[in-house]
Amino acid sequence: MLAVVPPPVTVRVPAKVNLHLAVGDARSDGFHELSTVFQALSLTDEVTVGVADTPGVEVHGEGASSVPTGPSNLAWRAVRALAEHVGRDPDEPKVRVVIRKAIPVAGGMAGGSANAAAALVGLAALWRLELGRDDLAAIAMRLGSDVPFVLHGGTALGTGRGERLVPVLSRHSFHWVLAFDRRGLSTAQVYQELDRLRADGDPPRLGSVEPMLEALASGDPRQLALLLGNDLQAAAVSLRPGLRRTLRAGVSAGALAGAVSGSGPTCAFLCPDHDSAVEVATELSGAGVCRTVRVAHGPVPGARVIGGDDSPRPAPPEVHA
Ligand SMILES: C[C@@](CO)(OP(=O)(O)O)[C@H](O)COP(=O)(O)OP(=O)(O)OC[C@H]1O[C@@H](n2ccc(N)nc2=O)[C@H](O)[C@@H]1O
Ligand SMILES: Nc1ncnc2c1ncn2[C@@H]1O[C@H](COP(=O)(O)OP(=O)(O)O)[C@@H](O)[C@H]1O
Repeated sequence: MLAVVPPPVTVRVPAKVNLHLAVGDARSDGFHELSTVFQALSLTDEVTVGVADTPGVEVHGEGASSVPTGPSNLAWRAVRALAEHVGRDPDEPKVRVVIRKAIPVAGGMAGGSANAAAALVGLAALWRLELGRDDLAAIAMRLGSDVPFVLHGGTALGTGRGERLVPVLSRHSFHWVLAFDRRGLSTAQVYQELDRLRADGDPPRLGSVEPMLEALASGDPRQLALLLGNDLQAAAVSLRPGLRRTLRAGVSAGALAGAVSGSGPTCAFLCPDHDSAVEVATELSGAGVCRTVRVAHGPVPGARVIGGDDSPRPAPPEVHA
């Protein structure tokens, strides 16, 4: 009898922005203790997982040429971790992973983490595993600090190294403009640069997260804009001084506020509504301060199966600089 080959599974997974990123001192394991508010955005990657004779990863789209396709690919590491978890041969998982990227690589928007989260959800569906979200979350946190959040989605408070999550009430949608830089930044180097800046002086640190949680519950983008903050921003700007100009240009173009997203170099600008976000994106793309501009909204759900290969794939609105 012929074995039935299950159809490939496609998963859509969001990028994230940190609305509040308070970084504590380095711990003995090298990670920094965080208090961060994540929001999942409508800028998404798609990851298809299918049974294959030639296992491996292929990557298409935004920044594809700088993403490894070997064993260090985060989606492939997720496939191996899940295979091991359920007792299948992690060296021969017999699956092919196709990644279509829209999230900038090494952009501070958790693109690699998103691909890992999507691969977990896709493979669990392909293999019809009886695993709950908690099982997947336990594997996710071993793959990277941001992986649990992009699996979860929405808006959440992250503590520990960012992997311990509590959902946060967020009323209404918020509208964002994202400015992609020409090259990425290494997350580890940005944390190191913050340690260096703190050893040399005492750069200001973010205060309590409570006012941010209140602003999210109110749903008022103007209140939220006053509170956007990121302790890694000074380090990202120190490594990439041109970001100062990008941040100024977004606010001059009409954004309520702007901040570096995570470890950067992507800059995220909060706008009052969708129409103003399109206007800000258009003006920013003409200012010559970044490579590409995108419009997005949040919060959106975490990694979700979207069906077979022929299901519709809305492209994110795009403005090229
Ligand atoms: C800065 C943040 C903010 O959400 O996001 P990105 O800007 O990378 O998207 C995260 O903390 C990044 O999370 P993620 O990209 O998953 O990092 P990991 O792979 O876990 O760690 C990469 C490196 O970053 C540093 N790191 C990461 C998390 C943390 N709490 N403290 C750290 O010092 C460590 O040097 C670690 O070796
Ligand atoms: N599937 C993947 N997608 C993107 N980057 C990946 C992937 N797998 C491994 N990487 C590597 O992970 C690093 C961090 O990428 P990414 O997660 O996009 O950035 P960030 O941590 O700034 O959000 C990059 O140097 C990239 O080469």
